[in-house]
Amino acid sequence: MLEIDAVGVRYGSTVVLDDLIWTVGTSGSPVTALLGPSGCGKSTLLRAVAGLEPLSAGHIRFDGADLAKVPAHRRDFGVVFQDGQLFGGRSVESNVAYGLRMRRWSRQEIRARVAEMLDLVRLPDLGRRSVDELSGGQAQRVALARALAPRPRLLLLDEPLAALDRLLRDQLATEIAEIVRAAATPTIVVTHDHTEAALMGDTISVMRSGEIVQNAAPEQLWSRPVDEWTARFLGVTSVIDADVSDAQAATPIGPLTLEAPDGRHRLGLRPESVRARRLSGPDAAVTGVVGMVADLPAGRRLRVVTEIGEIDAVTSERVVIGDRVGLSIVGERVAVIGS
Ligand SMILES: Nc1ncnc2c1ncn2[C@@H]1O[C@H](COP(=O)(O)OP(=O)(O)OP(=O)(O)O)[C@@H](O)[C@H]1O
Repeated sequence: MLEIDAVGVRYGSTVVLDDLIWTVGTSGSPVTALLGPSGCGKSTLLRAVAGLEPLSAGHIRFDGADLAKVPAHRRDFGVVFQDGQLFGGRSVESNVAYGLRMRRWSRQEIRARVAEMLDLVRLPDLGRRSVDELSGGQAQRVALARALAPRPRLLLLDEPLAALDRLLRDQLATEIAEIVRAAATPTIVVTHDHTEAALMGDTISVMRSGEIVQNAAPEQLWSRPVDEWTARFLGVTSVIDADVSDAQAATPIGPLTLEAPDGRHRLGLRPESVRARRLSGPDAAVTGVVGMVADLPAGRRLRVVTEIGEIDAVTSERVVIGDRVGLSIVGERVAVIGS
């Protein structure tokens, strides 16, 4: 178990982490995604865990042992940064072997382990190639192989996919998660992208302004965000009140079946939670005027100006800006905030 106990980190007089508390389980080799907006301190936290950033306060413990006096290279943690930081001018093999040479493994052991690692990251034939001749995705896989080769007790990945294009990112996110699970190495991966966090993480820890605000499995996080900021950060576009009784929610946009305790709740709606129809009668709970239309890959999305505020919705109908539409709530992707 990794325990971050009241940790502070500052750059000069700028406090980036203050009294941060976070526990990351490591048994069963889970992948934990550390998710937060740019600048909230994710990389700083990861660097502090790696031993690359001094603490101004608090303690970091791994399996109960304080790491204060353990320098980075003795922590047995593997680290991969955004740009891989491979040793240029050298071969893939030489890069993957680096940590093993440092640990004085025998030549034979190194050869076997490098081959095993290149198989694991699905680059079995690239050992001899110079790392200067790799694609971005290949380079990140080599960096992963290099980090995993010495069998670290924890793997730290700092935005490992940030420099890659969208399609490759989604593909490699899934692959990296498979690779670290196959290597049975507990892993923390920093990202600001919630799709990436969900593709990779068993648990997602959400960070805001130097604080961990929620730890949950992806499904739990989407459906039960801890507060409105977290809900909006995770894709909620409208927040409404609802009165729940016997798993029936009464909302300003119509009724909804909802698993939540009786009482008043704040609901977070995503565009898919609300359907818009061109008005054909006075039956819609809320009506409004279309203010924005976007044809996205997942369908047509609208922003509708209503008397209860602007609400994002989806529709399959052809509508244009200025049309009047009726809105109804559907069960899709509704979040109960702070319950
Ligand atoms: N070496 C440094 N010196 C001074 N300030 C720094 C340094 N490194 C980071 N910061 C500041 O600390 C804050 C947190 O930075 P950090 O890189 O940890 O955030 P992050 O959540 O990882 O962001 P990003 O996703 O953009 O990398 C930012 O305001 C940043 O400008």
